[in-house]
Amino acid sequence: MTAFEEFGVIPELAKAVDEMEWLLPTDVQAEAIPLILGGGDVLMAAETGSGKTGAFCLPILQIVWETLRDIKEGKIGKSVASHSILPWRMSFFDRGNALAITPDGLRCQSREQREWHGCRATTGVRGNGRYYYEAVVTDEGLCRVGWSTERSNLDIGTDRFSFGFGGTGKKSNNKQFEDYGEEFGINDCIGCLLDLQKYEISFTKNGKNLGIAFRIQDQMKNETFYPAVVLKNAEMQFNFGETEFKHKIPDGYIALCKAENANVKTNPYATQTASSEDMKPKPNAPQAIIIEPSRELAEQTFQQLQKFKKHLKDPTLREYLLIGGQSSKEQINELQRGVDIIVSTPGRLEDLLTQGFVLLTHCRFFVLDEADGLLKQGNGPLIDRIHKQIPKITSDGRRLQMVVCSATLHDFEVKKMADRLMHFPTWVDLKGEDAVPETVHHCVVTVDPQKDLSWKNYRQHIQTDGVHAKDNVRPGNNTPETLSEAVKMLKGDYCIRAIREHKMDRAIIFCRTKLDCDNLENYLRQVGGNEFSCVCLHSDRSPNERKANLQKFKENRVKFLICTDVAARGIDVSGLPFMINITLPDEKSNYVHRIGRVGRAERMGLAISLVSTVPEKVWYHGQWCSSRGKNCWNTNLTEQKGCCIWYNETNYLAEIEEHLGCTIQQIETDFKVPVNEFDGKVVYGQKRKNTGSGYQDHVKQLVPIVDELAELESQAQSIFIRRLLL
Ligand SMILES: Nc1ncnc2c1ncn2[C@@H]1O[C@H](COP(=O)(O)OP(=O)(O)OP(=O)(O)O)[C@@H](O)[C@H]1O
Repeated sequence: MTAFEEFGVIPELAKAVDEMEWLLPTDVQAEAIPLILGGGDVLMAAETGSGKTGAFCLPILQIVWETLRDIKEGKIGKSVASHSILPWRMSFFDRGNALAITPDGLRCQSREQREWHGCRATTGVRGNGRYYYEAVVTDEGLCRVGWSTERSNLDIGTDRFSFGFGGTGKKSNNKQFEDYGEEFGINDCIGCLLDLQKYEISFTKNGKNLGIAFRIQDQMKNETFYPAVVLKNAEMQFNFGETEFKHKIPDGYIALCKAENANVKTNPYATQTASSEDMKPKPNAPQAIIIEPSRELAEQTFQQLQKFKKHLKDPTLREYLLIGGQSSKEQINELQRGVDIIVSTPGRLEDLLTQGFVLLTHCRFFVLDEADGLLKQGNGPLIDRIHKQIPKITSDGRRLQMVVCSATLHDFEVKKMADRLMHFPTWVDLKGEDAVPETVHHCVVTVDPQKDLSWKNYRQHIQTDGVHAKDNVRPGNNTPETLSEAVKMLKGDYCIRAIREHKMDRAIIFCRTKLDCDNLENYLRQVGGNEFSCVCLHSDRSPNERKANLQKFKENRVKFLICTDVAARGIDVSGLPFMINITLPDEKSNYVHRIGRVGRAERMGLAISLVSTVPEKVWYHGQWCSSRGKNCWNTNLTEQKGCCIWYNETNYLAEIEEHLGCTIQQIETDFKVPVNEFDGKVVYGQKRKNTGSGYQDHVKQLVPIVDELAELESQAQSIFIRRLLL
């Protein structure tokens, strides 16, 4: 058995994982996989590069594939067929949308805390019999149970047509709540009695008869009465008599399931969709939707799914990448051919949902990867809209599961969204607030144009962004504009110094704007040619170019990837040793994501940030900029309706340090990283020598601890035996 199988992963997936040389689950995988397999909603906050993608892809693939297999083998169809032969169940269809029912139809649960959600049985009785069923409270919460007619709403006891008995010791009909019997709660068994000879309804609690609760009015005597329940954050288990009751049936009553056929009626709302055909998803109705904030990330997650599913044969599981920048016609055709898991960017998904080309009827996993990033992009309302359209319980009675993850999940907006949409989520949060992996060495180099005057003598320098084109900038005048321009020139030079000092042959370089990326790309090519081979990744490049550039970098065909924050999150380049921040991000969580491109999968990485000591005047094209930056030369500040701001990196650095609770190490402009600082054994891009990560290393590391535990156990047992003998 592989380590992954021990966490509940099926052998087909475990084999694929093993072939990828993932011998042990990472911490976040070990926590999250069983939770997701167990049906829970999960908020996964773990540092960059810790394997979150696998933590949600593996269990989702497993459940989706097992469902497909059950459909194929007719198991799901069969359970529905038998459902119609055994009529006494709580109905999957005549119920509130936040109420879940187990596949056997005998346990109802609602985790909604603010509203009541109710459900009626598939079958009811009329005529002149006397009937009994039991309902046991199986979890804390509020519940009301009893009898309801077809004319009643699902909130029993709140209209004239239903009769309920609640845990607070009240009976209710037509919104009249009156004291009755006694309170009940977890583990109590409520017997519900319907006497259609005397037209009376009564209840028992743990076998004790609580007396007549209601007398049924004459005008309702021809109605059919169905078992019914309404729950608020509670759970109840039903027994209609197919298994032994907990308590003796009161004299003169019979179990509901023994009702004479002539007196039994099927609930018209319970059968409308209960055919095995409905259990089969339409081809364009996926079981899982994974939303990613960028095309690149969507593509990466999609590729990971493909690798994992390698040994999942028969039935074939179909994953589909649905991203912008591609022909929707082709996408629609592909969707019609059939899809089980969609990995998507938000905009294109919503487009196709609105037009009905993606159906959400069978969606049981809703995953938001890099959730804080998605919300910061303004996708909150879109996520709410999509979530609203997904049935909260699937046609086979399973509850929608939501998985939300990021390395920086501790964000107020994420918490608000989780409160709104998620169902008792479990936090998998191994290190608390945003943490930087131990494998990332991050440091800053200050760029001080008043101290380092080399910019005054540059013969060749990087093309700057043109913000100061109309300013009187020249060496010697020391105006804020001149110093700002000098910083931009110095940063180009420092980037080259960093590359040379660390003999970087692979690095990701972050710039603030697309223009800065283009300028740096030109500069590196100009200075180094092949020595500094590089490509750009930002939103002004065509989707095809973006894809090709990332691929070139991943395949080591170019040394440097120059990008905006579009690549800050999630992009996984195996064993990437170096990362340079030409400018710090103004959003502190993006610092964590950017530096997290290195130090992944236990490989060591070095992240260097250039931080200016003086303010830099930079482009800031807001909504007001009609050209959105293209050919815009409005260098006024935003407060004067312009497109520039003064960017104060020293402040941003302080904010980042406060957020991370540490002082980031400063190194000199020679870019030398003190070897003793990082134990001198580190080779960036490689695993640390002194830590084992394979299964065998892990076992070796555990041996002394297990020995000590065994010794302690034997001591404890000896003490126990000695005491026993005394
Ligand atoms: N159990 C494992 N054993 C070995 N390598 C693993 C394991 N799980 C994941 N990896 C590798 O670790 C790297 C990072 O994984 P992944 O991209 O899922 O990280 P992440 O937590 O999503 O990071 P980010 O927050 O940056 O998105 C990948 O290259 C992946 O192949």
